Amino acid sequence: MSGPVYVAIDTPDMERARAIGSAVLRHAGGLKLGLEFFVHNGRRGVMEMAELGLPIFLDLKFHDIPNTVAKAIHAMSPLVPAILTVHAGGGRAMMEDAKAAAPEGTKVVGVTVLTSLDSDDLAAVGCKDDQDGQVERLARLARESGLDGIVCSGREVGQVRKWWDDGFFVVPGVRPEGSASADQKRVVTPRRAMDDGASILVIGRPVTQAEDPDRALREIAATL
Ligand SMILES: O=C(O)c1cc(=O)[nH]c(=O)n1[C@@H]1O[C@H](COP(=O)(O)O)[C@@H](O)[C@H]1O
Repeated sequence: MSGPVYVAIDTPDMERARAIGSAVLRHAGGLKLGLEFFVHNGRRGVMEMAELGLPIFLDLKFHDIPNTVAKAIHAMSPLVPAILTVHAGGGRAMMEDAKAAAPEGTKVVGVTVLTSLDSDDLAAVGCKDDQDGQVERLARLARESGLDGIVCSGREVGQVRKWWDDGFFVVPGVRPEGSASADQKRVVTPRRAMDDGASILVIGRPVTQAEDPDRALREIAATL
């Protein structure tokens, strides 16, 4: 294991997941398994990926009433992921109960504003703040609720790092110069995200869809 990049293994196909995981083994900091992978492959799939030996970030973005989220986290506890996610918009009680239900050694981080959203999208769901204001609000709530950190874009991580020294900040939506943003709207380069205070980066398609994923990862690492 090395470096701050968690590779997002966004595929339902176990064979492909294993192949990408094996390819990036030497230069990834960990593997991120999300809904697409989990819905198809479940706990058994997560355990199989963990056998590759890298830390696992289990990104199921829980967002429900406190009891349901706590029970779901309790049920996934035997997997002991290095990191798991809840939506900070689920509120204080949900985040407090999520943290209390998580195993020791698992970092619980709160997703603030998805990197696929911009100010217009926030306005459309009734949010009066822009993304900076909303990330700030949810980051403070996450900290007060006892979470280990947040997920935000590289555009906001610097502002939160200023007042949350020991926070664990996950930054997805990062793109090397010249690579396609696809559905991501608040994008920065890996270098900028790290310089501004990211703890880890989550990178999917720029690595997983490259002809040589390990090489793509090494090229990103060389910019950091
Ligand atoms: O929680 C996440 O990991 C996450 C939060 C967020 O705001 N935006 C975001 O893109 N992600 C995840 O980060 C990964 C980004 O993938 P790429 O856009 O392919 O690099 C995906 O697995 C997303 O689920």
